[in-house]
Order: sequence, then C-alpha cells, then structure tokens
Amino acid sequence: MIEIRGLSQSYQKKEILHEVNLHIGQGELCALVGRNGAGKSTLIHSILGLLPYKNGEILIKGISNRKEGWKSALAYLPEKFHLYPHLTGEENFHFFASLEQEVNQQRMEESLRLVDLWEHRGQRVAGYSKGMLQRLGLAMMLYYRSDILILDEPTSGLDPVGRKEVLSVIKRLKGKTILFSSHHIDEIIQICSHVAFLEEGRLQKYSLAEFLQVYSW
Ligand SMILES: Nc1ncnc2c1ncn2[C@@H]1O[C@H](COP(=O)(O)OP(=O)(O)OP(=O)(O)O)[C@@H](O)[C@H]1O
Repeated sequence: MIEIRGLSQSYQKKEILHEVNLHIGQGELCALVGRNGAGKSTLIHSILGLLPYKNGEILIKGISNRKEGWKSALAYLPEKFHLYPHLTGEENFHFFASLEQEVNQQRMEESLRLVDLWEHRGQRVAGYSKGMLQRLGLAMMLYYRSDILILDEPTSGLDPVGRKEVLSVIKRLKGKTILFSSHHIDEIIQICSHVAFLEEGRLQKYSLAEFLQVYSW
C-alpha cells in the first residue's frame, strides 16, 4: 500500500534520510519511531508530497505520489491542526468537510460516532479536552474513508485518559493501513504490528516482536 524505494532527503547539504526503503502492506499498523530530529516528519512530509525529493520513489497503492490520483487513497492527521473554538464540534466538522464537497450527513454521523463524539457534537470545541479535539481531528480524517492513514504523533500532549481514548479509536480501524509516529513504546506495544525505526538517516522495519527483542524493551 505504501512503498518507498531509495528515498534520500536533505536540507541544504545535510542529509536527513539516506536511501530509505519501506513497504507497509494492507492492514498493517506500523509505528514510525526515532529520536527527536531523526527525520520522522521529513519522511511523512515526503510521503504526503509536501517535500520535493530528487532521489527515490514513493508509491501509494502503486501510484507515484508525483502523479495525479494518489491522494484519494491517503488521509493525514497532522500533530497540530486548527479548529474554530467558538463553533461546536459538528459546526467545525461541517465547515472543513464542506470546503471540498457537499457534506454527506450520514458519513459525518458515522465518523463522529466512531470516535465517540456524536453525543458531544453540539458542544463548542473551546470546551473540549485535548483528547476530544484529537478525536474530532480523527473523525474529520475518517470521513474521507481513505484506506491509508498517516497519523503524526496523535497522542502527543494528551493525559492518560485522552491517550487511552485515542488509542481505542485507532484500534477500531481494522483493515486500514496506518503509519503512526510516536515516542511512546507502551502504546506501540498495544496497537502496532510493525515498527519502522529511523536512526542516522537509515530506516529499518521490524515486526513488533523483532523490534522488542533487538532493542531489549
Ligand atoms: N525546513 C528545514 N530546514 C532545515 N532543517 C530542517 C528543516 N526541517 C527539519 N530540519 C532538521 O532536519 C532534522 C529532522 O527533522 P524532523 O522534524 O524530520 O525530525 P523528527 O524525527 O520529526 O523530530 P521530532 O521527533 O522532534 O518531531 C532535524 O535536525 C531538523 O532540525
């Protein structure tokens, strides 16, 4: 579903990614792990087509991300995103979904129910907890029904309850192919099947069991 071949990426003359290869198959939930500054966001932005690259190739469901048509398979939840605090959860959802097309009410309801926010849809998001805001972002992403999801540190800055709720939503997304960047080994153990580990520009993919063994967690 996601195939990266020989991707190198640099800022000015500093190489951040060196000939990175990665294959993430259908239904895999793969954690993207590495120290601060290892290049996780750089890799994600390259996959999303936000950062141009000279060397390598990135294919999404077999289609190069430099060609038209690749975006429909992929949805992205950034680490930080903006919502309008004076609007309710439902109004925010409606506003953003309507930017591209007429809003499908049934799909909006399904998405809000999936993240357990349907009952809170009439509440202003200024009163939402951080975990609820993150789940609203997840719902907006799920609305598009993409097969491949990229989540950039979706539990960053959440309290234990907020984290548990966000992880519980991600666990429900069976069948989706997910790349999920995280600094929390406990949540990786809970939900991921594979780990892509970035170190000094090189990326190595492991099954979860292999990763735990190699790094003696
Ligand atoms: N636009 C840029 N110009 C120059 N250097 C950059 C730019 N963006 C990132 N860098 C540098 O590239 C390296 C990788 O950054 P990146 O944000 O991809 O790492 P990361 O693994 O996502 O880090 P974190 O875990 O802290 O979010 C860092 O040394 C960073 O300072």
